[in-house]
Amino acid sequence: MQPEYLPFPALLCSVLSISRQHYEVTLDPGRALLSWRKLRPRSVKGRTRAGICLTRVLHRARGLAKSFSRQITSGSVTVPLTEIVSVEEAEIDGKYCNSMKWQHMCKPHAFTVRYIKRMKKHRWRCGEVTFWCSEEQMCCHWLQALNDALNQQTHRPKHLLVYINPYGGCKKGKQIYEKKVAPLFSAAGIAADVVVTEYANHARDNLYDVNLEKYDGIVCVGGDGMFSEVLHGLIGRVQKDSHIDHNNPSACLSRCSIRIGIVPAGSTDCVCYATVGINDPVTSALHIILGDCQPLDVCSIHHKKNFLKYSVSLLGYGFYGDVLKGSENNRWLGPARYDFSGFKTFLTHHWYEGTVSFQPAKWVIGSPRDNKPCTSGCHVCRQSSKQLQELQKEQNCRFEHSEEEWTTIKGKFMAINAVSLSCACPRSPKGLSPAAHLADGSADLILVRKCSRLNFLRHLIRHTSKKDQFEFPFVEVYRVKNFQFTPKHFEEYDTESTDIGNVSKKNFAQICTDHPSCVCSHVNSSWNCDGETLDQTAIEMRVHCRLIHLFARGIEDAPLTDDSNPSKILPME
Ligand SMILES: Nc1ncnc2c1ncn2[C@@H]1O[C@H](COP(=O)(O)OP(=O)(O)OP(=O)(O)O)[C@@H](O)[C@H]1O
Ligand SMILES: CCCCCCCCCCCCC/C=C/[C@@H](O)[C@H](CO)NC(=O)CCCCC
Ligand SMILES: [Ca+2]
Repeated sequence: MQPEYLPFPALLCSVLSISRQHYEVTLDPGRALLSWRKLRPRSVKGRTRAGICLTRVLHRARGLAKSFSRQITSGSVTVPLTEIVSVEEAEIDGKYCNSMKWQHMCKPHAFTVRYIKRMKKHRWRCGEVTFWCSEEQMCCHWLQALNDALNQQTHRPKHLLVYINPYGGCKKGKQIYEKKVAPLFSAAGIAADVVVTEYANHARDNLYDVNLEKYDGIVCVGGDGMFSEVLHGLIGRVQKDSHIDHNNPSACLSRCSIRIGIVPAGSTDCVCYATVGINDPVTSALHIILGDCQPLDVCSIHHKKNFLKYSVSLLGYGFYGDVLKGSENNRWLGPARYDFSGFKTFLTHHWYEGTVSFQPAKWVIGSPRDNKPCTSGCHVCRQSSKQLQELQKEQNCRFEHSEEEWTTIKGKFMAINAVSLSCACPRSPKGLSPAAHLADGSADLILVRKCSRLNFLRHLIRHTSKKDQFEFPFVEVYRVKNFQFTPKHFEEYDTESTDIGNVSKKNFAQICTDHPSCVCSHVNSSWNCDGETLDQTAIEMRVHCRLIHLFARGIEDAPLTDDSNPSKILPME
């Protein structure tokens, strides 16, 4: 039996069954929606078999479009086609058939649709519904129509290159990928070439050689450090291919169009958390499958004319630099190494002297304390980056340090943090700068001046609550396009010498003579760049607007509550 069509083309509407109940199922490719709603038993007059399209039903179906604007109506479910994960012929096992007393359907024909179910706190899960048809032809027709609709979503990846760090976080990267991610990829028809890394920087180096044209995306399974490796490999590769010298701090870097997916399996997972809203491998896998795309700002860090690193999360001197240094010998503790070192660093309560100079990001329409966090499809990011693009067109992509005013601040700091995204993570769900934007071309520069231990604790504690962590006289925050930092005890010796090691030794020797009571290693802190220590303390940083793209969509606002979850309304198999 052929399913019938409504007068307007391509709308498919049939009566199918879900768990022995009749449903009116509609595929509306025009509106890109699949919906199903329960039929009252008496509306299926005299006929009980699934797959019968009644004229009365079709008349009623014409009115369906009106209810499409609502995501879920009582007893009905509507799923956007963009949120369908996979469609496949259902595997009906004999036992199930018998137990469900469906023997009268001599040969059951069914297909299963998996789709995104929103849970609490931005977590996504896969909902599953099996539609039963009375005839093979109808089942084939539905499968064909749904697969055609999915194939039209050309932004979905088909072939991925996956790097797994088996030692990140709790050392469960491989297990997480195999158990939670690979089955979803395979159900969604995604082919994956998997590389389990054998040493640090394996993924980075591999990205310089690999044929990227083969892939629609790169996935890294690990933490921020592993993501940073992939980021360096990809940005480095793209600059090399476009003959751009990354040692030039003013270079206009080439954007990377291939997307990166992060399956969180690290200790902080800040990049994943701040771009998805949660560090959950299944949620990340689902964002990858749907082919989400989130542009992301990247900061480049140089010492004089030498490229040091890129950063996307935290570039922190003082407190976070010391926490990282202190954690390095305790890697065996896994994620707890940061808490242990954080506590120790807090107790030692060091401050550091130096000079910070920066240029404000004048094009941005937001500000760090406007209480407007970056959300999915962010208007602030869109508008700000557009304005920046216009500005760059005028300047012909030149990056002139001297053109605009620099603000210079000399002082004693507990911490200097530059973040180009909020840095939300499980330890701090709103992050170091809750209103920082993922793709506005700016970074928030947070200066925490020397203060009492108690005040510093009050500031830190605010990272774990909804209160404003900048509301202290010793904390300042600026939205910047770049900044430079020179530690006080570097200035006099920061010559053109190429032998940095000698400069540093000379530097510390001088300091110790000047301040016999001080301990050398405490004069300067070090920079924590996305979880890695930089070799240099005197640095300059610059934001590159939307340099990379992630398989993410930013943090969605107002997630649906559990009550509106389709699984609660529908009887699922
Ligand atoms: N096979 C490997 N052996 C040793 N180190 C590796 C290997 N693969 C990757 N690495 C390195 O391990 C470091 C830490 O990895 P990762 O970021 O995954 O975990 P983490 O440090 O526990 O988490 P986070 O960065 O979120 O705090 C990275 O800098 C990465 O370069
Ligand atoms: C009394 C309670 C006070 C609690 C205060 C908690 C404040 C936590 C803010 C956390 C900000 C993390 C920023 C992200 C940094 C990552 O690039 C980096 C690599 O993964 N992680 C760390 O450096 C790890 C940094 C860990 C810091 C503890
Ligand atoms: Ca930004």
